[in-house]
Amino acid sequence: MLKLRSGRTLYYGKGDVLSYRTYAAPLTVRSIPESPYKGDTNVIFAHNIKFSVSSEALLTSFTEGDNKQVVATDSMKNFILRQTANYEGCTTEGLLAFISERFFDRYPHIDAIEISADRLPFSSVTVGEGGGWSDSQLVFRRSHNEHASAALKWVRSNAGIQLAQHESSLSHIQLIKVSGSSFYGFIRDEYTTLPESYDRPLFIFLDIFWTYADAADAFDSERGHYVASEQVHDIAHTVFHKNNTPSIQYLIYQIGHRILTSFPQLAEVRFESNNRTWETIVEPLDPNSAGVYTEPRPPYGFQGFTLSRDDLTEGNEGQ
Ligand SMILES: O=c1[nH]c(=O)c2[nH]c(=O)[nH]c2[nH]1
Repeated sequence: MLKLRSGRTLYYGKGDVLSYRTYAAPLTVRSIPESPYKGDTNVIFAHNIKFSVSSEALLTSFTEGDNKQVVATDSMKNFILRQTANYEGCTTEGLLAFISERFFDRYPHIDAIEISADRLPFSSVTVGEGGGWSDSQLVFRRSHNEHASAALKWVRSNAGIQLAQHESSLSHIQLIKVSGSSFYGFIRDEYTTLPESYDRPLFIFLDIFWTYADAADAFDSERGHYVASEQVHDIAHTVFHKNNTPSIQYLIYQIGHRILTSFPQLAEVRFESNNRTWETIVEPLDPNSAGVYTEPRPPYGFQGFTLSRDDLTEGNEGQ
């Protein structure tokens, strides 16, 4: 969280600012072999935004109840919503950078801003027209599948306003692979009750985070290096589909390796995964025959891993 030069932590802001912008600029991305995704019309460009500020000038608002330098969080909400109309770009990261820049301009006593947003995904519905099928550009359905997010931290210093931290992400991916995953060879001792599995129905929850070498590539898609979350999930789908995996640990490493290989503009990719492997009730006799499974019981295992470009050097090849 936001810390002052004095080392004190002090911040306030507004969360759950729901912003449904229509007709943002369309996004076009360079395509990659793992994904048919080419871009987004951005007819609906909707976000749930969280915004907070910090400043030495705000200290007395906490210690003395002095509101002279306080921008009401209600005004912050209005600022975010109204400035969203003025944004001419087409990426979540760009929108957050735009709002931050405008806020620093308007309120020069603010030293630091932390801003993040979850994209609220809407996908166009398919409609029959003129004897064929097309994507409606008027009717959209709210999706409750995975969603993209971004988070930025800015600090004002004598040198100007600097980006202190940035991360883009895709959260709440839930994927099941019904066959082609195993987990065996782990330590067997007096605490082991889990049987070895040579073909398990692997259900994973997955969050993927990525950082650009130059954040300008996230803010401005015209530079030609924007990484769309749709491309990231298509890489995850492809790697999960193609590879037989001995563990979630190795699966996320392979996904990360492929993401960094496909996108040289990224410095780092990070994972948080959760094991929700279905519990087997009726074992299938062979991979394509009937099996019956049920929800696993808690507690659930999890994994975390960060890959940087050093992981792509010789000897670290993924598959
Ligand atoms: O992919 C897995 N990794 C583990 O470390 C683990 N541990 C466990 O009980 N099941 C699994 N699965």
